[in-house]
Amino acid sequence: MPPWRINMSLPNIALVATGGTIAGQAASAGEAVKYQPGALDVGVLLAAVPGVDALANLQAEQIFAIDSAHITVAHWLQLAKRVEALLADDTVDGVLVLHGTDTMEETAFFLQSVLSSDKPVVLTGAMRPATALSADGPMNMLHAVSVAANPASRGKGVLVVFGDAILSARGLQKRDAVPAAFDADRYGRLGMVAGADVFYYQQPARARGGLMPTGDVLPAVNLLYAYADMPASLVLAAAEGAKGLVLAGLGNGNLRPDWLAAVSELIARGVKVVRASRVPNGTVVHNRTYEDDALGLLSGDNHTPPQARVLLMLGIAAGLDNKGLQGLFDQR
Ligand SMILES: NC(=O)CC[C@H](N)C(=O)O
Repeated sequence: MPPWRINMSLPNIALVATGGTIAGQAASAGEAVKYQPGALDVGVLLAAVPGVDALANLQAEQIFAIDSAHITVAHWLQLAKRVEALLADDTVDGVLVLHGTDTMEETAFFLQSVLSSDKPVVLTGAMRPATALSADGPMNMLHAVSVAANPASRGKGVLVVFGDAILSARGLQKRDAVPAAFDADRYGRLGMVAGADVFYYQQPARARGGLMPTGDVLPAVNLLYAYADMPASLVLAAAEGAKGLVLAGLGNGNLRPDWLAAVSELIARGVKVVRASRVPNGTVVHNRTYEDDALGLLSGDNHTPPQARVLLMLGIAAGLDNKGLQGLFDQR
């Protein structure tokens, strides 16, 4: 890493830009819907955040310039390995990732699951493109730098800073299409940020880290959202070519008997199947409504279905058996 141009009294924060609306460019300042995500370089974005250099010494790099709706597992692996390398550098005190909001909940949880450092890792983005009136990106960036630079952010897992709130990666969901897209009424609001001031009120309780894969691919795991009168054939179709399937079931991960029969067929073929819930705050209780262990089924606790998918991919890649996989869902 090149030497920092440093103010010795400030922490060193590495900024990794991936694209998203925060780097979006529209044809006019009044246009906040039709724009090109990831169009602007991180240097341009930083220039729109006056005062940020009083919070931290920043070193920025552009790892991707994509719409996060287009992100792939290969991007996740590349990003995670880059962030891991930055965190291992003694001169780096924290990492900030700029990311599109569409899949921020998955990338944040992926990073949380694989990275083991206690140093702060923060993600932020924006709902309005950088060229919009009242763009939310610059303030989100200023706040995210404050949080990444604050020693109180150590050991809290991967954080998302959005709309003045500090949110845990665990359970994060994009909930809205307005600028407070991640307002967390779920499990994860840890604190608030106001300019340079950072206030924490909660501490995450679940284990994290340790699942960095050694290879450069992950086993395919698919996700199916259940609904009333869904044909059981979809359960089989959803698992085609996959090593795992997450079922966003009804209520407590409930499955109609013919869906359960299809699930048993998949399990007999060696596919790992997780019962999750499509209920936004839903929790799936293991071995209660269903004899999960006897059926060879896994249950997702209250992980969101996309986050359960991330965990299942990483757990299968780690070679875990059903007991080990269930341990992941129960402890994280
Ligand atoms: N607000 C956003 O960032 C969404 C825009 C874009 N689809 C992305 O996720 O990158």
